[in-house]
Amino acid sequence: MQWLEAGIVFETEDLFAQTAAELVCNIFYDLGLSGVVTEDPVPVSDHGVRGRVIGYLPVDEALEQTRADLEQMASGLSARHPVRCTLEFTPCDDQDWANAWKDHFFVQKIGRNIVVRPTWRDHVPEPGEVVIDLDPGMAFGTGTHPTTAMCLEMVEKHLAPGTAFLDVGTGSGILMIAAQKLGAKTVWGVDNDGVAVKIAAENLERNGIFAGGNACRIMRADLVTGVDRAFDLVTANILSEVIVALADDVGRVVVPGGLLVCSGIIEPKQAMVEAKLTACGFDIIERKTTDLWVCLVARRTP
Ligand SMILES: C[S@@+](CC[C@H](N)C(=O)[O-])C[C@H]1O[C@@H](n2cnc3c(N)ncnc32)[C@H](O)[C@@H]1O
Repeated sequence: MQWLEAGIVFETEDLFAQTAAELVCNIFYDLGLSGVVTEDPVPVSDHGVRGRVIGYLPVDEALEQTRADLEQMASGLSARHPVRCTLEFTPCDDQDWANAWKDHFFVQKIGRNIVVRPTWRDHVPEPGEVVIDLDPGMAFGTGTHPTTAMCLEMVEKHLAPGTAFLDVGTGSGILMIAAQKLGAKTVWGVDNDGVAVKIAAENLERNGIFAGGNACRIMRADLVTGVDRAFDLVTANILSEVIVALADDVGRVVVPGGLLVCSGIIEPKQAMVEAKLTACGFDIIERKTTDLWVCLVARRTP
């Protein structure tokens, strides 16, 4: 398959560098990409920095529209913020793509004890570490995105051993693997993308977890339509609008008093998501924000 490497080079003031990098990353995520490569901003003047974020666009019939949307979103960002964006495009093939993003994905420690190890990196575990071996391929969920990292932290904090866990929109399966290794007795995952379901199953297997029976199941379905039981802890790291749509039905799959962890929410949409969850019988018990992303923990009223 052919890919177009799309780089957004941004220049801004050093104090705004992190926010600018997040805003540029969000352009790619809003276009539906599941991962980006970020290069750390470097100084170019007394207070000026230059950074670059790269995304890989599949060369297909949607490419021209995606490229136009990218250009429009980058100029919109420059109009609203003190960030100057320049776009550069380089064609590349599958081989380049595979190596390019793998070069930027390292072993990461998340939360108290979770370690995400890309399958092509070595890691000698420390005592007590919960190591997730992962090759995310085309699926979302490497742990590098703040929303995944916050969900992992909340799963580590709130999952009680021996309980039941469901991940809605499981992507690479990273949260399912974390939950199982942290002691969940039942681990289910759903995704509406067939590629994600296949990659999640492969990642579960490389961590010694086999999907198939009632203890571990992975389904291709829209949200919780095919889920016929309730869980103690449910995660949904999807976009705000999708969480709002999920809220109407999610109470059915969370036990009374059980928890729902939601992320993928950007700050301007936090109030909308909180209001909907509250209206659907949940109390917000914890909020965490990283960069511009929000993670909510909500308890289903008993
Ligand atoms: C942001 S990724 C999260 C992946 C992983 N759970 C994590 O936290 O990194 C969102 C996932 O939700 C899936 N998704 C989006 N809409 C969905 C829907 N309506 N039903 C099921 N899955 C959905 C996407 O295919 C994608 O894999």
